[in-house]
Amino acid sequence: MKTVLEVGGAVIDASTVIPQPLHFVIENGSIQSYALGRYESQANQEPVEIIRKGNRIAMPGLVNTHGHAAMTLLRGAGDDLPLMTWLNERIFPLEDKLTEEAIYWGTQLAAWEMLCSGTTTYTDMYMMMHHAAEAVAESGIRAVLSVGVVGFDETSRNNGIQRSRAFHQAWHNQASGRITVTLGPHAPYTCPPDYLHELARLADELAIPAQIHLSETSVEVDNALRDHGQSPIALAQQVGLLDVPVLAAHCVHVTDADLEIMAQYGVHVAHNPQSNLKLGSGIAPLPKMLERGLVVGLGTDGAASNNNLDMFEEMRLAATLHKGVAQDAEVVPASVAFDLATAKGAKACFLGDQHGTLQVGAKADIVLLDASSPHMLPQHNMLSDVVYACGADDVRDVFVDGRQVVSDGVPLTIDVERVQSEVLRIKEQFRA
Ligand SMILES: N[C@@H](CCSC[C@H]1O[C@@H](n2cnc3c(=O)[nH]cnc32)[C@H](O)[C@@H]1O)C(=O)O
Ligand SMILES: [Zn+2]
Repeated sequence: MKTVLEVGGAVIDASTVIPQPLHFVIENGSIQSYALGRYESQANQEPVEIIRKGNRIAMPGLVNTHGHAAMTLLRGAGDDLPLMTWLNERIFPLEDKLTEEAIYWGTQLAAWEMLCSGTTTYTDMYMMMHHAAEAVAESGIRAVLSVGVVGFDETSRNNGIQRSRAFHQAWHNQASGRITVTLGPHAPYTCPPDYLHELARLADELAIPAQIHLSETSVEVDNALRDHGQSPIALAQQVGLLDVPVLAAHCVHVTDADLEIMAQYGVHVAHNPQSNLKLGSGIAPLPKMLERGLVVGLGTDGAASNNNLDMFEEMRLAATLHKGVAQDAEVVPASVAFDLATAKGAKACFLGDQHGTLQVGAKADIVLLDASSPHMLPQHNMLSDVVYACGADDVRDVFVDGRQVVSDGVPLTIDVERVQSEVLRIKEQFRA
């Protein structure tokens, strides 16, 4: 059945703003058309579901290009530490205690948080991913998933390859096409060069992209120079990883030579400003990346290094942080930050042009914001309001693939009381 969605105004994409009442016609999960004014039904027409939300602003759902969803379970469990100490001394030992059901409920919690804060697509690299995929399928969110792979020894190397193959086989293009699978080599400091080479060949064989953490901290870069005589980016290129499509998370400490390699190989970047600040990693040279035409998206990273999954914060931070660094208010304008958080983000995680916009033909991944709250008035510029004035609390209704998953702030696909009690129960496992 067709759905008609009437709203007060809309940001269609980073360059199209319609500040007048309009209606979208949604069919088979996509936006079939939109037009100004109210929907006029015609006699003898097929049945239509009409959703009238006059006092709302419509925008494309946000795309989170980097994260570890079930890390919601570790939120606040290791704050105020630098990356390597945080990972090795706090996070990895806690992750050893995670069970399959913990991954499921942690991902449900993440889906709840993301959907209610306007994220309709997210990217995940974690473990026991079949259980994350179940939570994605049930919650109705769209996701780009990968098994996080490390190569500390022969066993972990073989496991990584087998699990990645099995996960791809089981879940690629599943959940009505909402799930796509990528390969997830964790990082050059957890995957030795020959293993990265093997994983690049696997990505090539399966014809899927890879996502990896690259050049997140200066310590990582110094160690790579010491151990391999080259930067993590140059190493990734040398082992053949950049011969397959790659989404590189962070890229905080990249030289001009690194950026040159990234441009040459068309490396996509997930920029995670808040996680990079919180872990004291630094600030990625986003303006330089954009100047070189790199495809960049925004991400939250896991909830243990952020500590929430709110993409409005990342969007605003991307738009303000780099102005401060450059002492130039023209750097990363609102429309660019919005693009990174929507259409460019979708491209960064290898989804097609029909993602991250509300243009005709796009996937109906739509977020409606409350237009009546004080900071949303008087609407000189709706795009500016969304980037600079608005926040996750303004999200009222969310649609993914044409299906409504949040209504007036209430998630329709998530049993929130159950998620609350399971997550609190699972927390006790970490004390054992
Ligand atoms: N340790 C897993 C595989 C890694 S999954 C992805 C990993 O990335 C870790 N992670 C989360 N955020 C970051 C980050 O910012 N940089 C590097 N690793 C991170 C996360 O804690 C998780 O261990 C295994 O047993 O096979
Ligand atoms: Zn990460």
